[in-house]
Amino acid sequence: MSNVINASHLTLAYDDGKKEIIKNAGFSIKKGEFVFITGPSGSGKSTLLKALYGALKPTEGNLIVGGLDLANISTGKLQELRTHLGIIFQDYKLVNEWTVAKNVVLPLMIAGYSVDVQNTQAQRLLKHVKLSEHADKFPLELSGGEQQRVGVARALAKNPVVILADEPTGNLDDYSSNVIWDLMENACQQLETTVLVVTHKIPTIFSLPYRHFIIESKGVYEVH
Ligand SMILES: Nc1ncnc2c1ncn2[C@@H]1O[C@H](COP(=O)(O)OP(=O)(O)OP(=O)(O)O)[C@@H](O)[C@H]1O
Repeated sequence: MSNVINASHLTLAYDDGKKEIIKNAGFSIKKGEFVFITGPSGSGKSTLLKALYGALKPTEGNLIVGGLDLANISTGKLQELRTHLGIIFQDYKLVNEWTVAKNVVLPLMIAGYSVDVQNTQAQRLLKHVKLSEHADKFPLELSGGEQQRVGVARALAKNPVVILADEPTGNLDDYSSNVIWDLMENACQQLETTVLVVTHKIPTIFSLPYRHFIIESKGVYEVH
């Protein structure tokens, strides 16, 4: 199976390269693999995800996602790549002035899908995250767990090739956490979506085979 992500000699840093967070890392991830990334606080887990969605350019080495090298990518190509990524943030990043349904279909709006398609997809996705009755509410009228389920529905809206999730169930109740793990497992199993999840703890209810990377002392290591 082909690699969806490939990193070689990857160095990530802040402050114009002066503050190195990850140094000389190398790893490959294939289509349809589910990967958990753990590591101590401040070790660079979110930094690696940022690099994977092109918000932080590698200082050295190569980082190839979907065949594009993020070390040398044009703004246009990066925007195109992002349409194939589903990103889930710990703090949801919803548009609070928009309804739940409109938040969910944001990727479809950007891609120019018709209003009919958007409406059908909003209903389907909100059913999946068990929020059908909240379609016309605004994010701040929902609980944290419900808001994150909106974030997950939005990330899944365009059947992304890769899902990147940063602590998706960080402070959520068991019900919302289970809905979210279920959806990510289903995407991985049924659609062969590649999923990378930063988490402090791998959920005990997780039922698929997975890979486990640890970030520590600037390195990215796989646990076997
Ligand atoms: N924009 C930035 N500029 C400079 N340093 C940063 C920036 N963002 C993060 N850092 C630093 O990079 C290091 C890694 O941060 P990162 O958020 O990737 O860690 P993490 O492993 O995700 O931590 P946590 O588990 O606590 O969320 C930390 O020392 C952090 O302070």
